[in-house]
Amino acid sequence: MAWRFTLADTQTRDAFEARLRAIGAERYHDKHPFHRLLHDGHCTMTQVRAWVINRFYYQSRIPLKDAAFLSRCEDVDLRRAWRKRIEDHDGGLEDGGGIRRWLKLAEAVGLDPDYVASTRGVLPATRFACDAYVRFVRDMPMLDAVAASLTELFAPAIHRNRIAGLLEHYAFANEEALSYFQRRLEEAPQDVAFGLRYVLDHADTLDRQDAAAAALCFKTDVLWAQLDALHHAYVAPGLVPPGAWDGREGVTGDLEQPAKRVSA
Ligand SMILES: O=C(O)c1cc(C(=O)O)c2c(n1)C(=O)C(=O)c1cc(C(=O)O)[nH]c1-2
Repeated sequence: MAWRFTLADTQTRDAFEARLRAIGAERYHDKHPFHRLLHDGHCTMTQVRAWVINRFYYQSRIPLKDAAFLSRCEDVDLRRAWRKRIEDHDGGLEDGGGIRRWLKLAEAVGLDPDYVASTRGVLPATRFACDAYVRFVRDMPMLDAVAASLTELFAPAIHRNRIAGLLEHYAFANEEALSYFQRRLEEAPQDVAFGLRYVLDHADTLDRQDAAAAALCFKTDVLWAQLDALHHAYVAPGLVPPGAWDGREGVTGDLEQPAKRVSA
């Protein structure tokens, strides 16, 4: 009667997928107040720049976590599928990839890209959260590592909202500045379709399903904690931790540049 035990204790594939999607509906960082401010045009340029500086750190850790994943992956088919993620972010010498596109955004908001790339001034909590993600992927079972990447199921919607919101509300926003997000709209669905299939195939016991769901929750925490830190330092109460960006270093554009488009 072992099959009975399995059926009773493991969610069906569809129910398990619905459980994963419900985690995003409840916990994804599109619901964070900082994102609402940003996308609705209520951020000052200092707040936009703080987001660009801190979020660069997340971007810069993504290829490191994918390299950590590959370094422990014995399956050649999985490695072949996964290595695209590093190529997407690093790109080739000529054209670069996502990291170079993020630095285009940095320039557009009036920041020296070398300052942003130096990662000086990144909030301590941003660093802790992103480094925790790299360690998680390095140390946890492969299933958990893949499941953690499934926040990308929810990313295309936030990227679309961001493109529309920034274009509508901010003078700096144009096609080149936002090319990072435009490109992610093509890249992320391929990654996440592969990742979701892998997780649904490999989470074949209730324990594994629970572990995969916990990994996805962990990742939503990694994202949420970064925005909490940003909000605390640069929105309210406005307590910038020692050593973090002071609102001036690396600024090349007009300090007073209005965040909002001035209507004619
Ligand atoms: O703008 C966003 O809200 C957002 C979220 C996420 C995410 O959900 O982790 C990623 C990205 N963007 C992104 O651009 C990206 O390359 C990316 C890679 C990964 C990952 O876990 O492997 N997440 C994300």
